Amino acid sequence: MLTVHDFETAARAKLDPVFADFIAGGARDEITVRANETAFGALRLLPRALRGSAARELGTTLLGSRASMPILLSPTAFHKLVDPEGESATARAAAATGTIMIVSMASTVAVGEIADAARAAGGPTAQLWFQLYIQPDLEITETLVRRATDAGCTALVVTVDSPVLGANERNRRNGFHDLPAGLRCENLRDLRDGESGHVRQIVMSPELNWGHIDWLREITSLPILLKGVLHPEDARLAVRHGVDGLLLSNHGGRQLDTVPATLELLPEITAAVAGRIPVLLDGGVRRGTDVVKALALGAAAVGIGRPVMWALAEGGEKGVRRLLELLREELDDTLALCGASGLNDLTPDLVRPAWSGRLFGGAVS
Ligand SMILES: Cc1cc2nc3c(=O)[nH]c(=O)nc-3n(C[C@H](O)[C@H](O)[C@H](O)COP(=O)(O)O)c2cc1C
Ligand SMILES: CC(C)CC(=O)C(=O)O
Repeated sequence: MLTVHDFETAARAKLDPVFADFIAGGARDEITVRANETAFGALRLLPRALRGSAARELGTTLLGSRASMPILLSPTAFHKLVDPEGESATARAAAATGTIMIVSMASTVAVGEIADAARAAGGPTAQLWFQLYIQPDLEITETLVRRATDAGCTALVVTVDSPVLGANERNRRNGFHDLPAGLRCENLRDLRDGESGHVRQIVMSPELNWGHIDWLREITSLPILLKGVLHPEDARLAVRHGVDGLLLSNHGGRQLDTVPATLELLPEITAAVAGRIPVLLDGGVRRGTDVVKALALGAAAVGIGRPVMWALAEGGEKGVRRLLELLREELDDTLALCGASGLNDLTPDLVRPAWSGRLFGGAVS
C-alpha cells in the first residue's frame, strides 16, 4: 500500500459491492464528489528554495486538542460494515498515530467503548471528537451529548448539511437502506422505547435552525464545530452564535449535489471568519500535497473520510495506521520540498491556479 488509491483498489476488491458503493457514492450525479478531488489538481505549488531545516514540525493544537499532524479522521458511519472490530480498530490506529478521530453518531460501536480502545492504544491523551445530528427530540440529543462527554470526547461536531438525507442513487439501486442484521448504531441504544439502534432512528431534521445551536451552546461547555456550512454569510453567523470552529465540508458530495468543491470555497470562508475561529476542511484529500494546499489557503487542518473506510476494509487497524503514516510521510516530504519547517510556513503565496494560456493574455491556449 503506497498511496490512498491503492487502499481504494484493495478495498473494492475485498468488499461486498453494495458496501463499496455506499462508501464511494455521493448524491445524484456525484458532480461534487468528483469536484472535491479535481479542485486539488487545479492548484499548483510554488516552493521556496534554500530554507532548509533538518526536521519539520507537523503537530498542532485544535480547540485545545493536541494532534500529531493536521490530518483528522472525519466522521464516517458504520465501520463494522467493513471490519469486525469496527470503530474500535479505527480509534486504536488514530490514537497510536496521535491524531484526532471524529466519531460518527452513527458508529457501530458505542462511543464509550471506542474511547476505551483509543486510550488503550494512545494513552490518556488520545483525542476523540463526537459528530452529532441534532435530533428534533432535544432530550434525545441531550442524552447523546452526555454519552459523548462521559466518554471523554473533547469537542462536538454538529453536522448541519443534512436537513434531509442526500439522495444516493447507488444505495437506492442496490436496495441498501439499513444495516445488515446484527449491526446497530450503538450510540442510539435505549433512547426510545422499543427501538434500539436502527439507522432509521436517526432523524434528519428539516426544521433545524440557529436556535438549536444556541440551545446546544447552553447545554454543553465542549467546543462546538459546525460541519457543512458552505455560505460565507453562514460562516459569519456561526461566529456570532458562539460557535468555536468550522469544518468546511460538503459531506464528501453526499448531500446537495453540484455544490462547489470545499477547496474552492476555502478562501471565502476563511475571509468571512477573519481568523476569529479555526476553519478545518474535508472532501477529496488524498495526498500530502492536498493537505499543504488546504493549509496554505488558511485551513487549520483537514479531514479524511473515504480513505479511512478503504484502509479499514483493506487491513483493519493496521491498514488505518499505515494510511495515516503514509499521509504523514507525504505531508512531511511536501513541507520539505516547499521549504517549510512547520505548518506556519504554509502561506497562500505557495499556491496558484494551474497554468493556463490566459496568463499570457490569451496568447497561448
Ligand atoms: C461512508 C461514509 C459515511 C459517512 N458518515 C458520516 C456521518 O455519519 N456523519 C457525517 O457528518 N458525515 C459523514 N460522512 C461524511 C464525512 O464526514 C466527510 O465529510 C467526507 O467523507 C469527506 O470527504 P472524503 O470522503 O472525500 O474524504 C460520511 C462519509 C462517508 C464516505
Ligand atoms: C446518514 C448517516 C448515517 C451516514 C452519513 O452521513 C453518510 O453516509 O454520509
